[in-house]
Amino acid sequence: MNLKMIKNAYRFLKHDQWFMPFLKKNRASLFLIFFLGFLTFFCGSALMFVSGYLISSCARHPYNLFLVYVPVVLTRAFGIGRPVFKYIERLKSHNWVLKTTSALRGKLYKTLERDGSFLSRHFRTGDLLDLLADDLDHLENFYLRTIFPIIVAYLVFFLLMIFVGISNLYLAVALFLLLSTIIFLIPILALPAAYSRYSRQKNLTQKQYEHSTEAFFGLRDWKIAHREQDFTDYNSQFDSQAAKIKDKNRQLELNRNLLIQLLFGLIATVLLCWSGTNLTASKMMANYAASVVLAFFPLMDCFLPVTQAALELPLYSVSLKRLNDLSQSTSIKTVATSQKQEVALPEQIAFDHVSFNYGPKEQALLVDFSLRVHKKEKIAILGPSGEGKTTLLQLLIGDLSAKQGTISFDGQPISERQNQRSSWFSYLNQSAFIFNTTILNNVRLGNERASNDDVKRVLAQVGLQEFVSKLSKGVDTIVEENGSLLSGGQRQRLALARILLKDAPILLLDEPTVGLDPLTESQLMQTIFKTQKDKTMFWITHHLAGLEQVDRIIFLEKGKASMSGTPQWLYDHDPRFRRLYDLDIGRI
Ligand SMILES: Nc1ncnc2c1ncn2[C@@H]1O[C@H](COP(=O)(O)OP(=O)(O)OP(=O)(O)O)[C@@H](O)[C@H]1O
Repeated sequence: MNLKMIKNAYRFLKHDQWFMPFLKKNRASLFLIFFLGFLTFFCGSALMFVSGYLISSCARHPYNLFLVYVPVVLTRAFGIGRPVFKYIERLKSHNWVLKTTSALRGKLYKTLERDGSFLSRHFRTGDLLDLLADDLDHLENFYLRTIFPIIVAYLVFFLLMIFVGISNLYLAVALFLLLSTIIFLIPILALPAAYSRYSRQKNLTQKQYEHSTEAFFGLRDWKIAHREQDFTDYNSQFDSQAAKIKDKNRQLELNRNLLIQLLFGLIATVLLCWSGTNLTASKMMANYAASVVLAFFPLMDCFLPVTQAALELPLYSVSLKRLNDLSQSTSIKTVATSQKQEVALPEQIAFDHVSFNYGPKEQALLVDFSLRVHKKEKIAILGPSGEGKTTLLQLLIGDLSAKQGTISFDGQPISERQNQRSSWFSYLNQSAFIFNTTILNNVRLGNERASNDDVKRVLAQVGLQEFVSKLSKGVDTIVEENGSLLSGGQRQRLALARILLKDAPILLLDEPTVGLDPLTESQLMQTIFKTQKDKTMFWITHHLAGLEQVDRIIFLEKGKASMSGTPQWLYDHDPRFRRLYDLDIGRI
């Protein structure tokens, strides 16, 4: 299991597309940081060694001051060298980290911005918040607190073993066994427990993020239901669970530190015994007895972080995996940039024998589904809830891929046209998002290059001109968070104005009038049909009123189009449709 974990860590490192490129690019300064780290410990150890020698030789009243002159100078040199090297090393490593972090944050935000819609479908909100809040910090620490200290510690260990091995083989073997226990054995043995503790903690944090997000989104409902206290209790239960895990971690950490301190004590005792028996043959040699033991103490600072670092490995490897997953999943979609390209209306959009389900155990939503939609055709998609209507649109956009069959524009599979997808489609669902900015900016999202006059034109087309003209600041009025200044119908109209400005050839409507009163619903749909007559349109709806305006209706049921035809044809020939239609418009 431990070997597998180490292998996993190695694989992550190898495939790390976040820090690794920066590491490679700044190889020279990294080596300098390692070298400075080594020099710091060397000076610390040498300082103690020379000081020990100096104290011992002064205690024996040297007959000539020059006998201790060189150690005095060396003490001063190492004493100054240690903080100086440490300072430069800190300066260099922090500079490196700040530069890298800034570049990484830029990269992360660009990734999220570019593939926002894709990410929101594939990552839960808790995951995304976690990604933003923690993962990059973890990755920074992974190198600063794990990889770099381990490299410096192993470098010091390697050189120490060579040096001691040359001086005395038995001592080298004893030191090797004890130090190896500290820097290899304990970290490896502690890994499984660290992984399981971490995964519990991580699950808890993620749940907390998810629940907090949900709870906050539903804040109004908690209040309406007079369940404010439940809301508080709901969130505080996570705090108490987190506190328990933290306490357990602290206890384990204390025990581990005690064991390591005991081992260091044992090393000091071994050194003391060895120097007591081997360095007392002459008075001159005895000067070194204390030095050897003292020289070892500063090295404890070098080896201690290795165990700690290894215990943090699970924390970092999960973050590293998620960031790399993010890079990979978005790199598939990277081509789907938001850059607007001029695209011509396809003559034909074809679904050919498409089958789809979300997972092997999930119900098949499309089964050998075929459909041909011609240029400027308006298609209404009806069907019971959960039959896969929205999924059908997601397949068309390319957010999902068919398990079998193809979806193509003029014979070319949509997967090959993903680089143009933002130019092909406009999308309006039941709750268009309105940003907390001006009306002008909200509409201009459709086309950043549009002039103020263009914005006013589309606002007039969607019937918002009068409303906007009555606002004291007109189009410069800020609509508050998620457009709370606007009614539901006005929000949908504003989103429609955005779509008109975008002027993409294919319009996808996913129940855009849900929650609107019948009059507003009918007006909005009238506006859409009037302004979008030159576009190809897919309209998912549960309401049959207004359907006469579409060219064709398909009824999606059990993975197939169970009814299909013009509204008039279906009304005349399909009793089920006639009944549904009459029910919907209140005729029966
Ligand atoms: N990402 C997903 N992973 C697994 N199942 C999903 C996912 N998204 C949707 N589903 C499931 O697929 C089924 C079809 O969902 P879809 O939203 O396409 O239906 P719909 O016909 O548009 O429903 P409605 O009319 O209620 O909006 C539902 O049962 C839904 O739970």
